[in-house]
Amino acid sequence: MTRRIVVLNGPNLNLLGTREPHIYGSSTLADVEALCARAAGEHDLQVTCRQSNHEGVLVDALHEAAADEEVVGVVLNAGAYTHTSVALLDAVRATDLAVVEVHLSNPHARESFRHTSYLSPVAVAVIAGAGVHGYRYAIDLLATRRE
Ligand SMILES: O=C(O)[C@@H]1C=C(O)[C@@H](O)[C@H](O)C1
Repeated sequence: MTRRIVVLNGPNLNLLGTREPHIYGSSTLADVEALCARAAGEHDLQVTCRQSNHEGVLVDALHEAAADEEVVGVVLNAGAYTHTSVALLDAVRATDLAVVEVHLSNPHARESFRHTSYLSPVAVAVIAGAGVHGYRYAIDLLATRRE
């Protein structure tokens, strides 16, 4: 069985590299996904990366990850849906997925509406403000944690 980590990126993260680089950095989504593949490979894990601007697609991706016994966990940067999505919260709750919430920026140092995360209560960990390194930290955590 080839164990996998699923990396899900939400809305506007397809624009990484040109989207407010002073906040989100200059790495592109492709750079982030390549970093994730390298990090997973160091643990002999495969990685499946998906990005969507659509909440329901992200919900479906969580369901699919939960149904796949090869998936050891999910790295989720839900973007703005972090702050609004009961649907994503319910999807994580409805599964036994190990989800690590990741944010490139530190939402708590930004506008107040970003200080609330619907996902943090159901995440095994939250990594914010570490830029692209947060994705590696999340993968290292999921790869080494014991149930
Ligand atoms: O820092 C990040 O990766 C998160 C990404 C987004 O798109 C924002 O809506 C979040 O508020 C923060």
